[in-house]
Amino acid sequence: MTLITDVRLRRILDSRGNPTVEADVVTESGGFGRAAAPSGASTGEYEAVERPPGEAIAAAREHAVPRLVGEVYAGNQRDVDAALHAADGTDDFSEIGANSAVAISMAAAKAGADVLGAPLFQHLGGTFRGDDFPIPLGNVVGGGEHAADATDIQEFLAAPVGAPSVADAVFANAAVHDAVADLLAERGVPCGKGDEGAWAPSIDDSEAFEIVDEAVSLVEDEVGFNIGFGLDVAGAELYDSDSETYEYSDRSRDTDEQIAYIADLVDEYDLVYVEDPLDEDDYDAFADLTDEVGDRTLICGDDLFVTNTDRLVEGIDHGAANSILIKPNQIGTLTDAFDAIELATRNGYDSVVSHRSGETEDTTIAHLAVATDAPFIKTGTVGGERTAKLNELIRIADDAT
Ligand SMILES: O=C(O)[C@@H](CO)OP(=O)(O)O
Ligand SMILES: [Mg+2]
Repeated sequence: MTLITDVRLRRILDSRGNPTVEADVVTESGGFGRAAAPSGASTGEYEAVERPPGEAIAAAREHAVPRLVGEVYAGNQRDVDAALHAADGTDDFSEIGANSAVAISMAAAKAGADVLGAPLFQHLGGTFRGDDFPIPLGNVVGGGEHAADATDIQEFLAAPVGAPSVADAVFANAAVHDAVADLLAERGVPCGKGDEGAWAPSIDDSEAFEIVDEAVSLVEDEVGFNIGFGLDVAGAELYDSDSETYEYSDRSRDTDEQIAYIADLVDEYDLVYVEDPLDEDDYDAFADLTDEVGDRTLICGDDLFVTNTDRLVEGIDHGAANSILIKPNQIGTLTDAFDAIELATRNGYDSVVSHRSGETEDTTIAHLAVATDAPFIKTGTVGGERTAKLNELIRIADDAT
């Protein structure tokens, strides 16, 4: 019933106005799945390769489609993804493009779910899935590679860890986003938004800390549950490998100073989450920081691990972190993303399923987070391509209870 009978690929727009790959997968019994690849701006050096969409589509039509149509069942995700790897023949999807691969992989999962008449999270997670829901981390102020002339730290994230439900958490993050706008206006700071819909004011990081801290407290008082906050430092973007320093607008820090700076921030602001505090090649520095503060906050590897089990094994050996960011397009297939989550869970690492700065209306990551019992999902706060996932989470929770 789930035998794949057609795979169609096209270019569509992403949220930055760039082209990206969309895939449709059709099965013998009429099952249908559609999915689109997201795209990063602060990409990790070790990510699977995103090819220009036109090239990725042409290569996937030539190499992958013939291995799927009439050959593979959409209901068997591991077979679909093995066929994609075989069609590509490289270690990093540089032949068919990780963008074509991930779009086909996710579309096939949706087609498989469609045939079964099951929601995607149920198809992926199975009947023995737990009944926890991920806490959304909401980007409320940002800069780095996501906005010009804004903060050095890429993302200041609201983390409503005490929210009684997904819906409460989603609305709390939106309220923090709103409170930040009011506080910026009070200070007479004009600002627009960055790629993910976070405010991108021209202020330094220390002012951003003050404002986000205050916004979080205001909303906490309103909603009556605990809201923490966290960061995506995107350390690899700040790191200058020639001088071996982290370059901030107002100063540089060597690696020891960077570790001490982040550790101080964790204590000063009770940070619950710190992503990529250090360079993507520096497992040892990650390990030193995790040693220091890993008992009271999540140290999450994004560019460090790139959703790759080989890199995660190395991280586990080093004690480099206690959390991993999961981005299916960093590795190219849902099977690879699942394997990374499983390995992380077995080793006591929390998984944080994540969007990219360039997104579409695709909601697969909401289902992936629920299916795998991921404790967190990072998928923005406002903006249609972000609320697509957040609203899907609310619907999933509503349907599941
Ligand atoms: O660094 C990140 O975590 C992501 C998403 O927030 O950004 P990008 O997609 O640009 O890599
Ligand atoms: Mg990141």
